[in-house]
Amino acid sequence: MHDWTTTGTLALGSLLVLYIGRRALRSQIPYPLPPSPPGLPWVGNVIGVNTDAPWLTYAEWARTYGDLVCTRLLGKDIIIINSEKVARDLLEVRSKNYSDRPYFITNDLCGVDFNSVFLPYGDRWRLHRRFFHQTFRLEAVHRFLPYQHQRACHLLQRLLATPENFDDHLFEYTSSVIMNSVYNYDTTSRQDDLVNIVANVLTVVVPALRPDIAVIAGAFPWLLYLPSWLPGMSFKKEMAAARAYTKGYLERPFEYSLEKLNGDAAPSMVHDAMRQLEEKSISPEASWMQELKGASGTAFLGASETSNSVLMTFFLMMMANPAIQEKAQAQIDDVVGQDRLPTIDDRPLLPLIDAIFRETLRYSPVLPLSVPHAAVDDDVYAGYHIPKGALLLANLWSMAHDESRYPNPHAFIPERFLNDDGSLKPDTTGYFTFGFGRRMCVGRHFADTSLWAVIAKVLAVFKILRTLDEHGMEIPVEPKFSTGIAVHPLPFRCRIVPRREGMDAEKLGQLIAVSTA
Ligand code: HEM
Repeated sequence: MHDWTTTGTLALGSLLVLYIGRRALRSQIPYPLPPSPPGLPWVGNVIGVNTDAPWLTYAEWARTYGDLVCTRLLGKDIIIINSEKVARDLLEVRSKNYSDRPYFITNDLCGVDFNSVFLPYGDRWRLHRRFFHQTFRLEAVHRFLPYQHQRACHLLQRLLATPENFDDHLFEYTSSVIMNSVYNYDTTSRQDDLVNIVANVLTVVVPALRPDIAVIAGAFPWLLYLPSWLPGMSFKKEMAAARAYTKGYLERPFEYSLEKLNGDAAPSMVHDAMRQLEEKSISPEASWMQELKGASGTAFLGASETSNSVLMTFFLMMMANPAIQEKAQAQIDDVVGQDRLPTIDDRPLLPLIDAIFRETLRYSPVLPLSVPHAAVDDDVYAGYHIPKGALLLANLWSMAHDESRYPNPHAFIPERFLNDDGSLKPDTTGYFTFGFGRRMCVGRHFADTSLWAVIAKVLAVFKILRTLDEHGMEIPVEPKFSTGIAVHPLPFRCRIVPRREGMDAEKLGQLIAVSTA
């Protein structure tokens, strides 16, 4: 029988030696670590951290310790960045040193080692980034505007027919625009076979990627050799199921897109990459194809939950703030009229719509702590030592709720982004909520146009209202959000009713018919 006591003692012993060794090495660097709240040696400053929403604790720490705070978790140095300036100084100006990602063994165990988001800084990551850049850079995303328009119009029809299922309809929209731009796949409905395969990754694989297990297994890798029937080890079964699932998730849509490849195929990430090789008369190598498949599989993971969260937050905020909604609708009526739908060409004349979009991103950043970066080498910044291998967390939530920049930060006030004459102020919220430096979100331009299309069109056609109680009185709104790495509003209900009297499927069809992308 295995002697767990011996194993545990050996593991703790080796960690102690590592800890003492690292401290000795560190003492050779004549700069202190950034300030840190009191904590236990090696275990770190876990006590008192809000585990559901750690960004709130980190924002509190910033008040006492400043914009750069060091914490430690099971021997791992974690540097929290609480201001946009420090984030830019480190993650952008010194991006060569801070564009790595920490290694999480759970990504391998769940079969998502293809995920571009967590690739280490190196050639594989560069290739993935090239695939994304080719298709989703600012100058290329306009190719997807017609499809985004078509799907946003389809969303309006869905909202008119079954408004109570608005969350499903939004999911169908965000899934279809990303699947089209990656695989040239035209979804038929939420029940669509391929959409189902792809969408189930969010219920089978994403929950298995447990950050708590990633941290514990990173510190005690031998735990992974324990059998899954032991109490607390059932995550191994969930990870095995996730691993089995990702195979189909990667293969099926990719095969579909390869079958559809021909000279006049619509633009898509797979098509763009294959065409580039064709133009250079190079035949793709198996490893290259594997990376293209991985980058394509990443796109849905990167786009779906994030875009969906923004749209759900938008609906929630419109229901909670009817006066803002009416003001935006009045601007649309002034600029666009009521005989057609707003299009991207109207955007410069609709600053309030952009202000609402920015305030939605600011009010609840989808990834409050972004995605961790990692330091390639030791560095010194503002007199502090940032150790090699440290994990850097950009606290986007803290930046978005900086009172000196956004007074009354917990209120939804789109006007904060407008000058007195109603024009848009220069501001970087729409920038920093997508991260920093070389690892900044590659889908931000695509997200920008695809989400704007929905916000503008929905406001043009519908009122988003509070639900009523049994006496016909409006039920007050209490915005509540999930916890976790990606944050979204908790399920809520609202009433979605057409703004115009007598708007039915036929009239909406006519309105769509006269509107162009
Ligand atoms: C509102 C929607 C979105 C938000 C808020 C968002 C946010 C972010 C953030 C904060 C990061 C981490 C940046 C960093 O490490 O500094 C990121 C990375 C990434 N995003 Fe997005 N994203 C969105 C939409 C998308 C879309 C539509 C795609 C795909 C087309 C996408 C693909 C990616 C990828 C591949 C990365 C990893 C980049 C790398 O590590 O090099 N995202 N995103």
